[in-house]
Amino acid sequence: MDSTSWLSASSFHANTILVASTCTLLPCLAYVIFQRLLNPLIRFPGPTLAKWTSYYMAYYDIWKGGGWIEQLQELHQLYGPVVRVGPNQLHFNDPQAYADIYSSTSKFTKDPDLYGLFPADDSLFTQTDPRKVSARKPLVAPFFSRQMVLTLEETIQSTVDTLIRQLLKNHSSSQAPANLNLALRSATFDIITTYCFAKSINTVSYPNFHNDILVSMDTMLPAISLAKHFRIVKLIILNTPHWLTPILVPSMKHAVDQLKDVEDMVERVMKDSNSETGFSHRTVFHSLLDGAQSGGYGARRKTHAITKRWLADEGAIFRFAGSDTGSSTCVIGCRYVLADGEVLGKLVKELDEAWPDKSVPARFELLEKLPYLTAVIKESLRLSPGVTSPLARIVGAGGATIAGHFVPEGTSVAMANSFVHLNPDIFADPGRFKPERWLQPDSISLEKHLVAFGKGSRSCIGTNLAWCELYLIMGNIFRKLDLTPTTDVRSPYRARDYFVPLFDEDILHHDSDSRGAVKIDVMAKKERFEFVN
Ligand code: HEM
Repeated sequence: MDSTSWLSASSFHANTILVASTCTLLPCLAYVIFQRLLNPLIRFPGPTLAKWTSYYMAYYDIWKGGGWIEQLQELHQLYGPVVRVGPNQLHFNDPQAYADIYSSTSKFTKDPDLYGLFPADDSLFTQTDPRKVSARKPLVAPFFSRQMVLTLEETIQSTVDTLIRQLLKNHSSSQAPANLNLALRSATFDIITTYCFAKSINTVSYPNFHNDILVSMDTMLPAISLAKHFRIVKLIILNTPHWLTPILVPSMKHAVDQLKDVEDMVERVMKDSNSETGFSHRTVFHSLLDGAQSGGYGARRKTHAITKRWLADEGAIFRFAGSDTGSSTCVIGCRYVLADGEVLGKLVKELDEAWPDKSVPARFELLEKLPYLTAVIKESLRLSPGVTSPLARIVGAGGATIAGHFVPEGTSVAMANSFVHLNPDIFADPGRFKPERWLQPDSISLEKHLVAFGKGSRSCIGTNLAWCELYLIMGNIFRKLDLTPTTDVRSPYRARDYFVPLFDEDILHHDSDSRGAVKIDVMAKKERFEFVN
């Protein structure tokens, strides 16, 4: 190479390097300037790293195994009631902020960065577009109305009966103690499956309540945190053929079978929505199609097509949203009731008196009138993390004032339910399980702060079903069984935040189970008025 061509080659390389570095550095510089000088969130305090990258949160979600909610508590202690927890995210710890963010008139929408992680893009739960939500909700809601719950109450009762029978048959004090957590998870899983799909998998009848479907669901939960920060995980989940997943991750086999089962059901119902052959009652899919075909949905609003994907996504979400949320409420409730002899005594007395003949099922409508049972359930909802994660919303056009702070349009804002439930200004001595707090003359003022089901236009659609199952499960357990804990029910417990809770096994003191347990010995309750010759 002569010297002229060498010079021109080297200056070409220098130019290329210059252009490449400029192309890389300029956007970085622009990002730095924006974050340091122009980002309107700059005035909100928070950890430096969180202002720069959402991987700050990822560290706690993934590396600290569902530890984000715990970190949020520390952050609020350090920085006060509003913390900038990400480049575009604020988290609040102020009851007024909760009211502002989740009010029914709020124009905030669900944050796609959070809800986009669920591999069910077509469900109501994951919808962020308000037009689609208002078209979809009237189709989903009737199946979970109070009237429908009362109509299908027997299907819930029959699972509760099986739960009680299994506990009595296999876990009396001479037998192995029951894992109450697994028992209740199986029950709520069966209830939602039978209620929605009119067929039971009967996991509650499995020996020791051990079944691979629940184990499979546990395997999936940490993937929620991964998918939240790395969308590729969701793409992999969605695009891996059903037959390949169990080969790659054997413990996922049963979760995949469940998804396939829902898809098969959808296909059958779509082929003939008038036929109920093979189902014990009309399923949620029949109900959705009835609504859609009567013109209330796509036909009128033309927002969305009636597809197999839509129905399958709704089905998958109902099962996810409607099982562990209820069981964690019951398991935490049972734990606290068993830990306090006075609470247990009052609850049992009320149930014995209101329901003298326990061989005849007590209806939901009777149980919901019992003040102490109701107070126990409210306290269980307050202290149990049914949904643990902060439910992120995007501030609408023009920005908004949240708890006195102006927050610009497009900001992601949230306040996790537990920050309301554990606020000492609302609930005195908030860590204590005290049903009596709901029975005072001024208790009505507390009701608006019970936010376990969320608030506003995107609050829980399964609330009626949830209340019914909570009454039937808690009522039947404490009316029919004498439970003796064989583990320390007063010890603290940790719930990892994977949107829904995953109880930490060590803290609940158990040995070999996959998830936290309250181990109990079970006895049939002796009748107080039993006459013995
Ligand atoms: C104790 C039990 C339950 C608790 C604590 C609970 C809690 C919640 C909460 C906090 C939300 C709001 C989530 C958000 O903003 O992203 C929610 C939404 C939802 N829940 Fe529940 N839930 C329970 C039971 C159920 C049941 C039994 C179903 C029945 C299928 C259900 C179905 C749903 C659905 C579909 C949504 C989404 C609603 C929407 O996006 O508009 N939940 N639930």
